[in-house]
Amino acid sequence: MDTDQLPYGSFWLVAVATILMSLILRQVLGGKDTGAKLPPGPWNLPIIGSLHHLVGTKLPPHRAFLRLARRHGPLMLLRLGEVPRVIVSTPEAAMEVFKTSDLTFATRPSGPTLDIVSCGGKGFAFTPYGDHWRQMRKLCIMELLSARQVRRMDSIKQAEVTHLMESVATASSASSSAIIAIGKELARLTNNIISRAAFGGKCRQQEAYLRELAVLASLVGGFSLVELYPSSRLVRWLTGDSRDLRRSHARIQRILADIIQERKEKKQNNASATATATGTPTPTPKEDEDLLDVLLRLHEEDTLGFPLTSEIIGAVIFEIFGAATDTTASTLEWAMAELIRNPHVMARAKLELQQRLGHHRRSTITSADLGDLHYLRMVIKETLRLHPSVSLIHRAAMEDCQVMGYDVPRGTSVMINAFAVGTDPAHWGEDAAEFRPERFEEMSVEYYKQGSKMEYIPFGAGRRQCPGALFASTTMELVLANLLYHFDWAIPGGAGPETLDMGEVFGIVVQTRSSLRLQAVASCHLQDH
Ligand code: HEM
Repeated sequence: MDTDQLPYGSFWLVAVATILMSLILRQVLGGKDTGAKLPPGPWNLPIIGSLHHLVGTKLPPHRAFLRLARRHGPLMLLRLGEVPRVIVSTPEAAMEVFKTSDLTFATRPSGPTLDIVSCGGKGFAFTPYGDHWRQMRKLCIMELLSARQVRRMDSIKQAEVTHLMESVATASSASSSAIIAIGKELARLTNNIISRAAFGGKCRQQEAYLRELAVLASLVGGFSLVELYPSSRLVRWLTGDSRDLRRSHARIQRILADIIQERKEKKQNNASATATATGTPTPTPKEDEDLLDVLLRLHEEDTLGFPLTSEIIGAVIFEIFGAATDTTASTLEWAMAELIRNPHVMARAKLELQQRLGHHRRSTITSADLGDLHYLRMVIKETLRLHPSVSLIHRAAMEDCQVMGYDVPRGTSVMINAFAVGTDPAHWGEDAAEFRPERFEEMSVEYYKQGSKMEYIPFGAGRRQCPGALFASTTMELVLANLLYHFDWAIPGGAGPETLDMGEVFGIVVQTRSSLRLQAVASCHLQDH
C-alpha cells in the first residue's frame, strides 16, 4: 500500500542537544517501577520511547501500529515520546474497552493540544467524562440532532447536492475533457451543509474559519511534538505548535463570538419589531431554527439546569463543525477513489441505481429514494471499514483497571485502532485488505450498531460513540447516489485505475494524499433515453 510519510518525521528536529539533555535528566530522575503487569510492547529508548519503531516504517500511525501489533499483540503498550499509550488492535480487545469497561474508558485524554481544542472543557467531543459532558451530549442528541433538526437538514442537504450536480453538469457539458476537482467539491459541499445547518447560511468569515480549522486539524491528532513531550516547555517554545494552535483557536472563537453576537442582535431587533407591531414578543418559529438559534433559545429559556454561556455555545458549534465536515467529506472521497479502482463495484452500484430509480432523467435523487439502495449502502460501509476517517479513537482510563489480563493504570491514554479492528483477518477473512462490499451481504453489521462482536467501529462505540453517525451516513448515501446516478466517472487522460494515488495523510482525520480529480460525463443510461 502506497502511504504517506509519518507526520512525526519532523521529530528528528528535536535532536537538539539541549532538549535531549533536559529530557534525559527528567526521565532518569523521574522513572519508577510500579510492579504492575503492563501490556507488552516493543523495547524503548531513552527520550524517544518507542518512536523509532514507527518512524522507520514510513507508514501513517494506524498502519505502523497494526504492524507492531502483529508482533506484540492486540493490547500493546508504546511510549510515544514521554507519553505511555495503550493501543487496542482487535475486536476482542475493543470489546473489553468499549463494552466490558465502557464507563472506565468513557473519558478523553488530556494534553496541551486537546486542552486547547476542548475550549478548556466547555465543549464535549474532547471534554473529559463528567456532568458537563453528560449535559452537552444530552443537548446534542435531544436538540441539535433531534428529528426536527435532521428533517430541516434534509432540505439543506438536498439543495446543496442539487447545486453540486448542476455545477458538475455545467463543467462536463462545456468540455468532455473537463477535470472536476471532486475531492475539493466534496469538502465544499459538506462545509456548506454544516454551515447552513449551524449558522443558517454561509457565514461572512467562512474562508478564514476553514483556514484556521485546517491548522488545528494538522496539529491535533496525538503526534505533534508538543503532544509527544507535553511536559517540556522547551519543546513548546521551540516548535511554536502550541502558539499556532492557540492563535488559530482564538481566531476561530472570535469569528464564532462575532456570529453569536450578530445573531443575538438580530433576534433582539426582530423581537422588538414584533412586540411593537403586536404588543407582545413572539418566539422564533421553531421549524426554521438553525443550531445557533436552538442554542440561543435554550440560553434564553434557561431550563437546562446549567448556564448555557456564549463560550459554551461557541465551543459546541466549533466541535460539531469540526467533527462533521472533514470526516464526511473524506469518507466520500475515499468511496469515489475505491469505486474508480474497482470498476466492477462501480458498475454494480450504478446498475442498482438504474434498476431502482429508472432510466429516465430525474433532477435529483432524494432521501426518500435511498431505502432500496442496499448495494450503495454496502459500498459506504466497506469504505468506512477500510478508510475509517477517525482511524485512532482516543480514550483514557479513568481508574486503574485490567484489560485482557493486563493492568492499565488510571490516566493512561488509550488509542483504539479502528483501522486494525476493521481489517482483522480473524473476523474479516484473508481478503480483509480488499475492497469488497459484497462481504456485507453475509453479515448484519450496521454503521453504528455493533453486533455481538466489536469488529466494525468506524463511529466508535459505547457512551462516547459518534452522535452524528445517522446524519453522516444518510448524507453520504445521498451524495454518492447522486454522483453515480447522474455521471460516469473516470481518471483524467484515460489512465488506468491502478494509477490512482491511494496514499494517506494522517491527522485527526485520515485524508487522501492527492485530492481526487476526475472527469465526469452524463451517465450513459441517461443519454440513451
Ligand atoms: C463519516 C463521518 C463520521 C465519522 C467516521 C465519525 C467518527 C467518529 C468517531 C470514531 C468518534 C469517536 C467515538 C468514540 O470515542 O467512540 C466520533 C465522535 C464524535 N462525532 Fe463523529 N464521525 C462522523 C461524522 C460526524 C458528524 C456528521 C457529526 C455531527 C453532526 C459528528 C459529531 C461527533 C461528536 C460531537 C463526537 C464526540 C462525541 C463524544 O465525545 O461524546 N460526527 N465521531
